[in-house]
Amino acid sequence: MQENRKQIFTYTRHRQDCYRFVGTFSAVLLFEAGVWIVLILFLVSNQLLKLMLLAVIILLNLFTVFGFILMPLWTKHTVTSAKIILRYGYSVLEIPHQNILKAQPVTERLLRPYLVRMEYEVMKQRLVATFSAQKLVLLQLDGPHSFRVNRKQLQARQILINLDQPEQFLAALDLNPGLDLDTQHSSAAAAIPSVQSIAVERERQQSHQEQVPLGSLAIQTEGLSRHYGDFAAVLDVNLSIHHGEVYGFLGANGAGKSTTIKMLVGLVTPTSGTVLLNGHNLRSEEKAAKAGLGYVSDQAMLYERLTGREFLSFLAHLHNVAEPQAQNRINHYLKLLDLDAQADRLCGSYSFGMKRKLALAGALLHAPSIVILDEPLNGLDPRSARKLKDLFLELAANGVAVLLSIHDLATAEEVCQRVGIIHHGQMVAEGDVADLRHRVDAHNLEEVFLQLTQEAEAGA
Ligand SMILES: Nc1ncnc2c1ncn2[C@@H]1O[C@H](COP(=O)(O)OP(=O)(O)OP(=O)(O)O)[C@@H](O)[C@H]1O
Repeated sequence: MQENRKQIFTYTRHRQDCYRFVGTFSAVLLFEAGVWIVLILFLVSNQLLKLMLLAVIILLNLFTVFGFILMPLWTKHTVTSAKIILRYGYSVLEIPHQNILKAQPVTERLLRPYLVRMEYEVMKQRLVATFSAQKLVLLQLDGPHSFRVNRKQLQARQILINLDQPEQFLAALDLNPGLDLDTQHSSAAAAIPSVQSIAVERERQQSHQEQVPLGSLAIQTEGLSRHYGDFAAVLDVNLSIHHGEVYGFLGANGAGKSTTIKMLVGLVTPTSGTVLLNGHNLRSEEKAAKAGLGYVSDQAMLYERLTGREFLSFLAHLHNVAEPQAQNRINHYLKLLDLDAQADRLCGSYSFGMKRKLALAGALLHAPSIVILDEPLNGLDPRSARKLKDLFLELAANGVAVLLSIHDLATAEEVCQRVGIIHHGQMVAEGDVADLRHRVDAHNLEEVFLQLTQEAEAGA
């Protein structure tokens, strides 16, 4: 990569359209200013006050036209060797290359093409910085990132921009080795973790009920690694998880569990290594690999303005689950997870635990054959935790591969057939809980965990 590289990209193609909009808006403003001026001239007798009011009116209008409405015309995006600097109007966003998962040209009908400032779409966690529906490029980030826009701190996973030369822009980003410039339409898939497989599901129609034999390989990774700069968050992880087992992924805070899981579901691009889901390579056969996947992140994302039932119906519809079956499953999970009494309340009013249970129900509606859950029992009351543990065992008994990242070792010991312990990004042990206990002569999983991580620490 060249040092101090700097390429500038603009958007000028559809300024004519924007000028038309600005012209109309300015005419309205001028008319409004004229009315005020006439009123001031006739109604205010004090000369000094008259002059001051006129000055205020004129300055306000000039500021609105030149400082606000015309600002988006100065769109300028700069790609340096380390980051992208997006400028749209007053807003400037800086995004390091490693935080960009995908960049792709997209076509879509924008609700409000001529924006005067960056807009935030809550449902998609998307920032829209466009003044035309032409030449759109969607940047998909590797998770929610915080940006200060319009004096607010917003969490965005996607950014939509206009560019005169999207191909050159994508080529400039391509210099980053970790970047995935997949031009297939898959960006929406990762927009919200709990519904991350939706876009591919929709295209796949009903075929997701792929039959998988009990004991066959569900998740397989080889040499899976993710670096952030020089730091190895995950290093050379090899996993083999089978249909019909509950697998516990254990590790201290910052050990690399979430990063590994995000790589397994396609939300973070590995620096190296491969992921196979149901035998399909996640990178080269993304749709097939994600087809049977259900995932809930450690921070359940819901559409807060939908009721619980509407949210589940919406997901079932996106997954193309046939209507009577969808309603049956929705009712089943609402009841199972003690959410039926609150099903018609807005998700935004749900407690943390209720949101997590609803996100889990959403991830199970399309009957996935692989279920990946990041810390699923966090924040749940004992009764709900019990129900979920039973549910995991039932899913496994029905041939589903269940991967849980989990901190509570007693729970891991209770529900997981096998566990993997990750420490500073590397797997330090993996196997049957009884075997691991026997291997280090420990009484329980807690002792196994403490002993093995201590040994790894000492050997580091
Ligand atoms: N986007 C990022 N940029 C830089 N470092 C990161 C990024 N994401 C994760 N890391 C680092 O990678 C390491 C592993 O993080 P990860 O979130 O996978 O840990 P974890 O095992 O899930 O921890 P916890 O149990 O606390 O959730 C941490 O040191 C974290 O700071």
